[in-house]
Formats: sequence, structure tokens, C-alpha cells
Amino acid sequence: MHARFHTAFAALPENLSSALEPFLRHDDFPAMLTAADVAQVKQATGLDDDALAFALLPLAAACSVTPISHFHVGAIARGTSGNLYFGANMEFAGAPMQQTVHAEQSAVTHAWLRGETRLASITVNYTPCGHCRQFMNELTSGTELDIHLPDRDVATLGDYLPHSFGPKDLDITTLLMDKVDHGYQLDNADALTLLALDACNQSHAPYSKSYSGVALETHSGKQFAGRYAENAAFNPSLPPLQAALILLNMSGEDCLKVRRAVLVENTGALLTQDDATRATLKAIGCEEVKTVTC
Ligand SMILES: O=c1ccn([C@H]2C[C@H](O)[C@@H](CO)O2)c(=O)[nH]1
Ligand SMILES: [Zn+2]
Repeated sequence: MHARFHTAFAALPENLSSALEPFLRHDDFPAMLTAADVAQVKQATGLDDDALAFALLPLAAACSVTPISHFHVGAIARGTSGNLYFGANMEFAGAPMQQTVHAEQSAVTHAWLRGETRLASITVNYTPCGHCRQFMNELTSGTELDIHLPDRDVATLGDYLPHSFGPKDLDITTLLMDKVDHGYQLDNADALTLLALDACNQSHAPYSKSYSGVALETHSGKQFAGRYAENAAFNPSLPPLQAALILLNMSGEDCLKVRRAVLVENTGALLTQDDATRATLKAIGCEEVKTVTC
């Protein structure tokens, strides 16, 4: 089992820990459960969907990387497929605060990067901040997304974000998690660059049309790609490096062990992720960075 789960796992009720053990046993547990896994765990424990998501929160929070706050936020996103995706907050010492990833962003992006196209609900151990409410207002689920919090009745994102500002205000109809393909191509690119290109092609940037993707290779040789996720209010946008780091972290790899990175952006775009990506990569100890335009 990955060391980060030891403490939280040991504190789970016995029937839940034995039902989860076959999944968590492996070091490369992907921090998600498929709908079939969920059905199996529910049957073994008698927990319903809601109770199971709450019971999993300590495991999700155990994935947080928080050198600044030491405050562990966990989130569980449920896709309409029935799959559950873990999320946790991530902080980067040596980089600006703006590079921080919230647990809700992590769970949402995790689901999106694994191919989910719509969320039914999100369960979090703390109330989502304003920034996260705005981030989630970009999603295909719109204001219908159910938010589950400890000691509160379930409520929708619409309840938590009245009088909201969102994509519709800017006449945007393609939402975050909608499947898109911007169709850019590159000749003679290596595998890591092609992974970043694919992420760029699936990025959500309807406001700036500045598409981007980042692919990371760890010291252990694993590769992870993240897509840029723009937001109608601009500032809550999630950069592509953060998305890649979310997937890397959820997959059990160490953010401080990135060996090389590729950023792919479209040529002539209004925005660039280049400087910010390099600065944050430098802060986490990766200086082999290539930027490619498509
Ligand atoms: O909605 C929230 C609010 C805060 N945090 C994280 C961000 C930072 O890492 C830490 C302190 O704010 O908690 C979240 O993950 N979600
Ligand atoms: Zn937040």
C-alpha cells in the first residue's frame, strides 16, 4: 500500500478497510474506484453512495501535498458513470500562492482527465471556498451539481452560488468536461510531446482560444498529461501544469520527482503558459522544460 494511506486506512471501520484492501494494496492504486468497484464495496459494507463517499474522504485527504498550510482537504467526485475520483489540495513551496490546487479542483480535474464527461456530485470535508464554487460553475453539470458536506444537508452548486456568473454570461456553450478536439497536429514529435499535444487538443479555453497541455515524465519513467481548464471569471482558471500534477499525484507519484516536461500551445495565441509553467516547475525541481507550438 502507498505509504500516504497507512494512517487513514488504519482508522477506517474494519468492514470498510477489508473491502478496500484489494484496491489499495497496490502502490499504484489510481485514487479512483470504478462503478463496479463501488458496487462491490457497497455490497461488502452495506454503505450507500453517500456514506461511502464520506468514508473515503480521509483517504482522499491523505493525498494532499501541503508544505505551507499542513491543512488536508479531501474531495470525492462522482461521475455520472458511477466512478469515484479522489482529489486533494496541493501547495508548491517556492512558487506564488496562485499556483495552489484546491481539493475540489483536483477531484474535478482528475475525473475529467480520466475521461468522465459529467459529474453527479462532489463530497468534501470542508465547505468549498468561493474560488472552488466559481471553478465548478464552469462544469457540464452546471448549477445541478450536488455538494455533500459533513453535518449539512445535500445542496446544489446553485444553492452555494446564488446569482452566479458563468459561461452563459459570455455566450459560451462548450463547458468544462465536454469532449473537444481542437485538431492540432505535430510532425516528428516524441511520445511526451504527443501526450502534451493531445492534452492541448482537449483543453478547455473557449474564452481566449489559447489552448495548452503539459506532459510530465517522472524519474520513474511514468508520463502524465494535463489540460488547461479556463474559467468564465478568468482568474479561477486551472493551468495545464497543475492539471498534470493532479494526475501525477493521484497516481501515487511524487511531485518533486519530475524529470522533464513539455508544454504544447497553439501558435499565435493571446495567452501563454510558458513563463508560469517554467517557474512552477523550477520550484518543484524540474528544469528540463520544452515548449512546442502547434
Ligand atoms: O475550498 C477549499 C479551500 C481551501 N483549500 C485548500 C487550499 C490550501 O491548500 C489550503 C488552505 O487554504 O486549503 C481547498 O482545497 N479547498
Ligand atoms: Zn477552494
